Order: sequence, then C-alpha cells, then structure tokens
Amino acid sequence: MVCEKDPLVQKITDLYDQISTLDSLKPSKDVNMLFTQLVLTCMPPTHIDVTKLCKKVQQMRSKLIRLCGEAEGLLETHFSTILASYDNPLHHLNIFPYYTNYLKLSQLEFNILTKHCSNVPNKVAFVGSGPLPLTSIVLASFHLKTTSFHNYDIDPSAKSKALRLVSSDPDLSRRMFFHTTDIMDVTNGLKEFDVVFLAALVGMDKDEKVRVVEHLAKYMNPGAVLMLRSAHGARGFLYPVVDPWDLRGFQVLSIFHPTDEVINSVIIARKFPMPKHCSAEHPVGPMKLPNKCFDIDMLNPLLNHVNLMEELDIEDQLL
Ligand SMILES: C[S@@+](CC[C@H](N)C(=O)[O-])C[C@H]1O[C@@H](n2cnc3c(N)ncnc32)[C@H](O)[C@@H]1O
Repeated sequence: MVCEKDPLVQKITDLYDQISTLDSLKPSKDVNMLFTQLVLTCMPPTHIDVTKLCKKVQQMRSKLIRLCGEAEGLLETHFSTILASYDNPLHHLNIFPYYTNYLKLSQLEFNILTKHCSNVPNKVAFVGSGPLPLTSIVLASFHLKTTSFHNYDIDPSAKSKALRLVSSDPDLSRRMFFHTTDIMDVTNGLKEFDVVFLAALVGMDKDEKVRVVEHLAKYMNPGAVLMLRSAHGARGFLYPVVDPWDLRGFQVLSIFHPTDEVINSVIIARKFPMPKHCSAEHPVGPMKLPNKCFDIDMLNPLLNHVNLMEELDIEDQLL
C-alpha cells in the first residue's frame, strides 16, 4: 500500500495542494509552472502502482486527474483560439507547447497500429478530439493520408474551433469531420469505423472509462481496432489508468509504456467476432493472448527519441 508518507507522493500532494487552490486553471505563468513541475515529477519510472494507493491518496489522485483534464482543455482552447487568428493555422501548430509530444505520440500510435493491422484504415473515429484535435490532424497529415477522420466531442465549442483550424487546408477539410455529441449517444454509427481512438480524458475515472469501453464493445464492428490511452507508474496521477481486464469485449493485443516525454501509455485491442454463445448485451471478457515473454520492442530506429518500449505480457483472462 502506497501512502502519503512516500516522498514522491508527498511531492505530488504538495503540487496538488497548490494547483487546487489556484483561482483559475487557464494558462498563466503560475499554472504553467505548477503543471510543468507536476509532469516532471510524475514522468520518471517509479515503483508506485496507483492501484495500491491508500484511500486518502486515491481521493487526491482522482481530484488531481480532473484538474489536469480541465487544465488540458483550457490550454487547448487557448491555443486553438490563437491558431484560428492565422490564415493557415496548420502551418503554425508548433506554437502549441506540447506539439512535439503529439508528434511523438501519434508516431508511436501509428507504429503500433501498423504492427497489428495490415490494411490502411478507411475510416477512423477519434473520441474526445477537443478544440485542438492534434492527434487526428497529425495522423491525417503525416501517417494516414487517405483515411477519413470522424472526431467526436461532447463540448459544443470544440467543433467550431476545430473546424476553423482545418477549413483552410484543402486536403484535411475533405477528410476531417466533427460531431458534437457524447460518445455514449453514438450507437450503430460506430460500426462504420475500422479504428476507434479513445482520448485519455474520456472517462475520467475507472467506472466512467469502463462504461465508455463497454459501449464501444457493444457497437463497434467485430474485428475493428480500439486504440486507448492509459498511464503507467506515477503518470497515473495525471491520467486515468486502463487495465486490460477493463476491456471486456476486446482482445488486448499489446500495451506500450513510453519512458520518455510521451506521457500516455498506448493500448491496442481488437473487438473480437461475436462468439455464438454471447450477444452485444453480454460481451465476452478479454481472451487468451499469445503467451509472450517480456518483450522489448525497439521501434523504428529513426524514432530513437522514443525509448525502449515495454511490451508487457498480458495475464490470460479466464472468462
Ligand atoms: C482535451 S481533449 C484531448 C484530446 C487531444 N486534443 C488529442 O488530440 O488527443 C479531450 C476531450 O474529450 C472530450 N470528452 C470527454 N468526455 C467525452 C464524451 N463522453 N464524449 C465525447 N467527448 C468527450 C472533452 O470535451 C475534451 O474536449
């Protein structure tokens, strides 16, 4: 059990105390400084397993994740608004402080996707795209250049802000679509997608995340791929952690835990064909995976900035 006496937890708690008393989480010198310190504190590999926190620290973690999510949304809105003032917003994406992180995360996700899927997806859904849909923009611009992207966000302001960014680009404006809706209200439309990306901030705690995943399992096409973002170690204080056994209805193919400045872990899973003895209402849990030993998967040597990835063997989940 990890409790508040742990030095790392004490440092995170101290930052939480300062962040939670800020008047606003809109970008400012103080907000930027505190969140930079928080990310640098949580980034290094650590012994901490956030599933083994004492109650008090777990409660702090839940609140901290929500504060991080709110700040991320405000940061993206802030820079989306600035970018909208340019004639060609997509030519100035590098003004966003975490643009390089998105380039690396999208490259990582593309590498993982192509490692497990031989065909280029025709239609991709991004759930939780936000006012600055960088993942879709980067994937569509550099990796999946013939794929159409349907971006879903519950926030009514996200669609107009995102459209403003892509409308000046003749290619992306034809391939990127935006929908204002709670993903829980999208049902049969989910069947159209070869790949569904689920943003880290959709489902801010375990129960919410599992509800979203179960909804996707119910309506996604059998054989379609789900790409999720999770967190590992102390990075679990910044984002919700997705456990493989939360992914009922999917075969978990692999999990990658970056050890560099790419914060999110990436999970790829495939909705398996509906076995005879189960139905959409009663999906089957994660199935037995190929038994792989601990497997260091060196990605494309051109990506030497993306450190050695840990491809963890997933415990067989008995139904
Ligand atoms: C801040 S963005 C981060 C995604 C980031 N822009 C990217 O490209 O990876 C996360 C978004 O998820 C959206 N969101 C949260 N819950 C959702 C839900 N149930 N359905 C659709 N969107 C949701 C929020 O409104 C927020 O805009």
